[in-house]
Amino acid sequence: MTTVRIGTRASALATTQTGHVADALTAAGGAQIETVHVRTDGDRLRGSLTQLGGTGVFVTALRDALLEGRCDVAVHSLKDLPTGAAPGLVTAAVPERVDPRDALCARDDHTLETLPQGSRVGTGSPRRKAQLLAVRPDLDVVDIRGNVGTRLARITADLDAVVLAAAGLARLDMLDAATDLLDPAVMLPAAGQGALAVECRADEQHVIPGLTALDHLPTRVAVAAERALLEHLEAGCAAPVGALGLVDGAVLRLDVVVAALDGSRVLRDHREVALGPDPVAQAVALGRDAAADLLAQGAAALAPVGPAGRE
Ligand SMILES: NCc1[nH]cc(CCC(=O)O)c1CC(=O)O
Repeated sequence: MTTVRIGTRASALATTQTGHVADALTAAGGAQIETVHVRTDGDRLRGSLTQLGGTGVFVTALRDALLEGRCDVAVHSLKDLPTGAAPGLVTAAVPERVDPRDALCARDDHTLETLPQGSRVGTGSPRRKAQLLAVRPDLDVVDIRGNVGTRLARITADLDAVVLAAAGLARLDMLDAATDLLDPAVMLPAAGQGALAVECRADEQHVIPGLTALDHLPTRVAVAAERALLEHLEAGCAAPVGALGLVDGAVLRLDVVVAALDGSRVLRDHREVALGPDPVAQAVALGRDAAADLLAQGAAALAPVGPAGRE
């Protein structure tokens, strides 16, 4: 039987999502899976995410492991994956996305609406901070990081609430901690949130049993639009960005927000396209067009968060 080595970070979230992909690979291709643990700078360094240098801190070590032949497949959270190409590697599958929304986890069952004036809300994400302040300028948004368990523990310690991805909570079987699943009309998720990317060496995409069967085209199309948007905005705009694509029948819709970090200014875009025979190319064009319009509306002049100010 073929053995496929699957690389993963050691965190609970990473090992669970890798486990799901390993099970699906076994079911689809019958391969025997071996798990290889890979340590990344994102796990090693303890500073705030906004202070960690550059993008892709969780990704580089896994990619090195692939390129050096220490593993055959790597599973990434799509929202942690930098938008540029990775030479020698390919995203062989984008499995079906789970809930892309952000979740408020608050003490006393509070929702974003019922949180008392001046509540302390923890998040390390400029995107979440900006959108929280846009609807609740009274909140005291506190920069935090750490794994999901550490962040949740802050609710009973020194914070009134934290905001986390529903997908991460669900994968850890901790969705009970969510007291308000935030409507995308209020809080647009990060590009790719709730989706995974399964990467392998470019020449092995079609030889690893079951790999391409994991691909879910509607998810691939939606995240292609979100990531094209991000890529084109990044060229000229350092402000926080939220984006959500959704394939509904044969239509792709894309919602975008670009906000000043303090929530004082918010630019929005919504557009859709009827999908034809090359939906990924259409998605990329939709995202690029949205970015161009947002830049023309002044997205670049919104308060920047600096080059490292990423999710
Ligand atoms: N930024 C870290 C990160 N990267 C992926 C997830 C889980 C959600 C997902 O897969 O999109 C999280 C945690 C979070 O944002 O709460």
